[in-house]
Amino acid sequence: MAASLTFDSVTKRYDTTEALAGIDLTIEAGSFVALVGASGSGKSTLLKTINRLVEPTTGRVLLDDEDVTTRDATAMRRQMGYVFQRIGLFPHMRVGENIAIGPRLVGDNLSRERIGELLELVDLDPAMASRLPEELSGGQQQRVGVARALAGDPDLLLMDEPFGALDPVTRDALGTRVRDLHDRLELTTLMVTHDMAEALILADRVLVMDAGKIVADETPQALASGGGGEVAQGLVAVPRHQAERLKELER
Ligand SMILES: Nc1ncnc2c1ncn2[C@@H]1O[C@H](COP(=O)(O)OP(=O)(O)OP(=O)(O)O)[C@@H](O)[C@H]1O
Repeated sequence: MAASLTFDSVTKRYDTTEALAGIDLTIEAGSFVALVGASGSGKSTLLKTINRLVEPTTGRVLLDDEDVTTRDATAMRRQMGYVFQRIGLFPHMRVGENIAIGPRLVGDNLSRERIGELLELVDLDPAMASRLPEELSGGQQQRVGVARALAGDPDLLLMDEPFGALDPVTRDALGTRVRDLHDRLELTTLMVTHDMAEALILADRVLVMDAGKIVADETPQALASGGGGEVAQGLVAVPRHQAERLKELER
């Protein structure tokens, strides 16, 4: 079952930097939310307050109405899958071991069948389980990163710029796959991305961050129709301009 999230006046300060400047937000169970914004606007910090890699300076984060700081960390992390910014596979472990690491840390051994199933979910051959990460392409490694995030049967999928290092064709294919898995596995998904086009195409709801605040909270349709204000429209202008240029070339 999907999980819901609530941010209640969350701030995070590092010395003089206000990484999060008061976040109030509810994310409904089952939604696919994209978090976009300029570099340094606070996207990763916000994501990390959910799995407690970052503790808020003030305020609370609730997962299914329970404060994440009062929950058992192991049980809670099982409920969440996390896809890292730079893949983050362990280089000396085989693909199968990389996928099974989360459950193993809490005493569960995944069967070879289950690892094969997870590889198939992300369109990889189960035989790849015995390879080392360096024997895979970047796109295949990132697919393994997604399979690993799904290994504990999470309710919540957190992704920090998951497709950033991939070529555009692989990026598009893996993005579509993840959206499909989100729907099939009934997840709640929160994805940080720099790419507004990706956010508009994959998400149900797009949050735009600027200087630690959420400055727009819109559907892709509303953003495409000009909503969300200046910062949001500045980001939407990029794919819009590209689409217009392509149209011109068709003539
Ligand atoms: N551990 C830290 N110590 C000090 N400052 C930090 C730390 N982590 C983040 N910051 C600062 O907090 C602000 C927000 O950082 P954050 O990583 O959340 O931004 P972001 O929007 O995810 O950026 P990017 O898109 O470049 O990944 C930045 O000014 C950053 O320098």
